[in-house]
Amino acid sequence: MVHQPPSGARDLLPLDVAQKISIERRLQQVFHRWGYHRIITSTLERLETLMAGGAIDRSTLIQLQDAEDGELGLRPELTASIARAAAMRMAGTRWQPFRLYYNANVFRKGPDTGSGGQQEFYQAGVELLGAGGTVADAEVLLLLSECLQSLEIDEWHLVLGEAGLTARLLEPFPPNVRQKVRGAIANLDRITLETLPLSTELRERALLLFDLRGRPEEVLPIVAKLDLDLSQQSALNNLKSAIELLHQCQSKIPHLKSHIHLDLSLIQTFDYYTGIVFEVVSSSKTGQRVLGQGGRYDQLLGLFDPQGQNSPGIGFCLNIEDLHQVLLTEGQLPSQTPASDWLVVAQTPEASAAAFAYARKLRDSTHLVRVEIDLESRETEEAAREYARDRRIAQIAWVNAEGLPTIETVN
Ligand SMILES: N[C@@H](Cc1c[nH]c[nH+]1)C(=O)O
Repeated sequence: MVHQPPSGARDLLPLDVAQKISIERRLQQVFHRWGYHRIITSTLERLETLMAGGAIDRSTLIQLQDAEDGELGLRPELTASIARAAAMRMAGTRWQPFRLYYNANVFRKGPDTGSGGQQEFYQAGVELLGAGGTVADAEVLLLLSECLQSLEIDEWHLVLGEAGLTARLLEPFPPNVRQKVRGAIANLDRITLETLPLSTELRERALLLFDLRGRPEEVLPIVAKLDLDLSQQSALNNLKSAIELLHQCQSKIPHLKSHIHLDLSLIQTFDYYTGIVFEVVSSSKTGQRVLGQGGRYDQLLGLFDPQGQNSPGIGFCLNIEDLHQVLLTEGQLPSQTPASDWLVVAQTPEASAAAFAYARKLRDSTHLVRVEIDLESRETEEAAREYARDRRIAQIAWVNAEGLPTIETVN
């Protein structure tokens, strides 16, 4: 019988893992430097948690049935789980805001989950909970650019939108066509907008919304000319302030590069966003790729809080597989797993215990020393040398029964 993994499942072999860890380590260092602490939440959640606030469509969830807990699902993302954990377990603690980061696998099914029907993905991201306003928005966006900088990804831009403003600009459309207008704008489908059954006024509005993307200095004046009510005006002002602060920071932090594209038709997969939303898009040799996404969600924590008390939140995640692809084509990831530093060979069967003892001594160092024991009883010493050369092992320690080593440099 051949044991296949389930469709969409993927095993990561040691080189894949070494490459993945090299990405995650660099991100983790940035998260730590900004004062974020790691949170680990459950892979399994109740369906109602995963779908809270209309976060995700049930059809994209991998579901399980449990006799005691009812309907469960594998998490498709972490924001809802972290909001649940923070609202239920950390509420009332005095150290708000919470700066949390994660590095975890997520599961999604459906045609839009990427190549090869993949269902399991890895994400690293942050959630800044309990802080609203422009400075918190800017912190998260600057942290995001520092992550990309730490990975030495140069060719990328930030697509910035405002979920609240976009939703309100879509309000005049009758509910039965609103979703279609929204979808056509998000999918750059001008033809649908031109053929949908809309009044002349609404069609003009739809086409205007369609064009609300480009450089901030081009788009913002057009939006400002729209007939905006107070809440739309305040959403627009938030967006402007965030962009201004980002520009100011960039002029003070020279290595911080990010090209901002404003896109008021940017609509994210998850429905809990209430403020700025963004995507990081790479434009490297491999074509355009969404490397990460996020946004502000100021109504989500209240859904989980036992008293229904609301608290603002903002965060992003980086998609490890997409980063991996980009960095791989740019030759920026390890091409081999690390070699051992030492091969310890027992010269006779009686020397085995002495060889283990000597290997232990070598490993006992403040820096990492990789030591492997030769497990073969080889015919000749040359066979052991050959093994070491093949595996890029730097040195051999030949150990005799008295525990005395003879050191030989091979590579
Ligand atoms: N959880 C979102 C990203 C995000 C983090 N925080 C806010 N948004 C996603 O998987 O797309």
